[in-house]
Parts: sequence; structure tokens; C-alpha cells
Amino acid sequence: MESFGTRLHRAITDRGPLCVGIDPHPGLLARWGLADDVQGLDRFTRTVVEALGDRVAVVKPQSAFFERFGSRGVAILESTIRQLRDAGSLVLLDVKRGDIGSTVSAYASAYLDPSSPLYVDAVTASPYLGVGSLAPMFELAAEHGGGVFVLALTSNPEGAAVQQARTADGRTVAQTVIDEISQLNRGATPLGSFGLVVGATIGDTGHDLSGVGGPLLAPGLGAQGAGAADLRTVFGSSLASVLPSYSREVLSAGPDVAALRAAADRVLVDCRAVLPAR
Ligand SMILES: O=c1ccn([C@@H]2O[C@H](COP(=O)(O)O)[C@@H](O)[C@H]2O)c(=O)[nH]1
Repeated sequence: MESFGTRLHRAITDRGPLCVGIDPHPGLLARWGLADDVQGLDRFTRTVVEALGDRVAVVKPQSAFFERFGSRGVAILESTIRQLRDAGSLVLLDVKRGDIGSTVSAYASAYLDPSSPLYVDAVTASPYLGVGSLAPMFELAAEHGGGVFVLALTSNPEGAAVQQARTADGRTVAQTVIDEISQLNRGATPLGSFGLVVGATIGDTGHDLSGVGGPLLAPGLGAQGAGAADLRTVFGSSLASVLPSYSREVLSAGPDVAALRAAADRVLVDCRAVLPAR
């Protein structure tokens, strides 16, 4: 079976280095002329799938915006995941899960076991119960060709106080996460299946990302203020591994399908101007 890293590498080669998030904020639903209810959610997500499912490498539904509608929202998330997979994009579910290992096993089953209704290509995970506690996710991902993106240096301003705090050996908390994920990817070609989340907003923090060997998901572009040019400052010599991620910047072009496609094409052009050719 092909690894997630191999599948992601191919998707990026074929479709370009871009992840677009599905974040149906109440304000976006209103802007699209949709009600803030499950019907509005369903129409919103179907439109994004129609516009982008067959042209963007990775689509990242934000679970929170589906969960807020309870079981009917989660049913729409399940359906959205199926539609995206049918359309050919990789699905990265942004759920930022993390817990003690025995509970992480259940999260792994929920998202990374092909028999689950919420099965996706990759998930986001939080390392703040220790990177080792995420082992059941790493193991199930490896078994079924899935991927895990672990939070390292998040795009929000509050993140730095925790993530850039120093540990007893002098490394930052983020660098310990970076180093552990690098170990997991060792020897993987063309790309490892275990990624990191590093916000495009954080500036030059001096962290060493050169040995990660896996994808570096870069949210914070567009609505949070970072632009494609900031990728150079944040990622330096690791730009070749960056997967830029935009949600509101693209989604606000809707509900017109052609306008959504044009917005995704535009941000991809911006990113290609900065990232090395892949
Ligand atoms: O550090 C992080 C990690 C995750 N996110 C998520 O990405 C999108 C960003 O949406 P925009 O509309 O492009 O701002 C959202 O789902 C966040 O939860 C992040 O922003 N930063």
C-alpha cells in the first residue's frame, strides 16, 4: 500500500502545493446567502467540493464547524469526506486530537481506520500530552497509508508562550516535537507521512525544520494576515516541504463556483512564486 507521504507528493506534483480549508463560519454562510443551519452547511460544503474537489491537492474540513450542528453536522462531515475522496482530493481532517494513549487509540480508529465512517487521509493532532501519546495514531496511519500532522508552531499569537518555552535540555517545546516527528520520517521517500503544523504568521523563530522529512502545513495565510512571501521568512531552507493552507481567503470568494476556483488558482500562483518547483 502506498504511504500518505507518497500520495501527498503525487497530489502536489499533479495539482500544485495547496491545501484549502472548509471552514463554514456563520459569517461566511451569511455572506453566501445561506442560513446558519444544517441545510446551509450542506449547500456550502457541496459547493466547495464542486469547485475544488477535482483541482486542489488537499482539502481540509475544519471539524469544529460541523460538530457545532451536532449529529446532523457530523453526518454532513461524513458525506463531505466521501464526496472529496470521490473527487480525487486528499482529505486532511482538522480535529487537533490528543489524549492519553489508550484514548488516542480510539481517535485513531475514528479517523484512520478505513472501515470508519469518518475515515480520512490524514488528521491534525495535538502533542501536548506528549508526542509519544500519539503513537496509536502514528501506528494506524502507517498501517493504512494515512498521515498525521502534529502541531509544532501554531499560527495564533498565544501559541508561542507554550511552544517556544525552553525544556530542561535547552530546546524549545516545539523543537522537541519537530525532532520526534523527524525521527518517525527517517528514510521515507519521496516524503514522510508525518507532518508538522507551522503557522505562516510566526516570523523567523530560529527553529530547525531541515530534517523533518515530512510535509509542513502552513496555515495563517490570508485571513490571519500572512502572505505567501512570509513563507520564505518562516521556512527558509525548508520551503520545499511546505504545504500552504488557506480557508477564509478562498472561501470568501463564494458561492460562485468559478469565483472559488479563481481564488484557489490565485493563491496557488502566489505560493508557486515563492516555493521551489515540485
Ligand atoms: O496553527 C494553526 C493550526 C490550525 N489552524 C486552522 O487552519 C484554519 C485557518 O483558517 P483561515 O480562515 O485560513 O484563517 C482554521 O481551520 C484553523 O483552525 C490555524 O489557523 N492555525
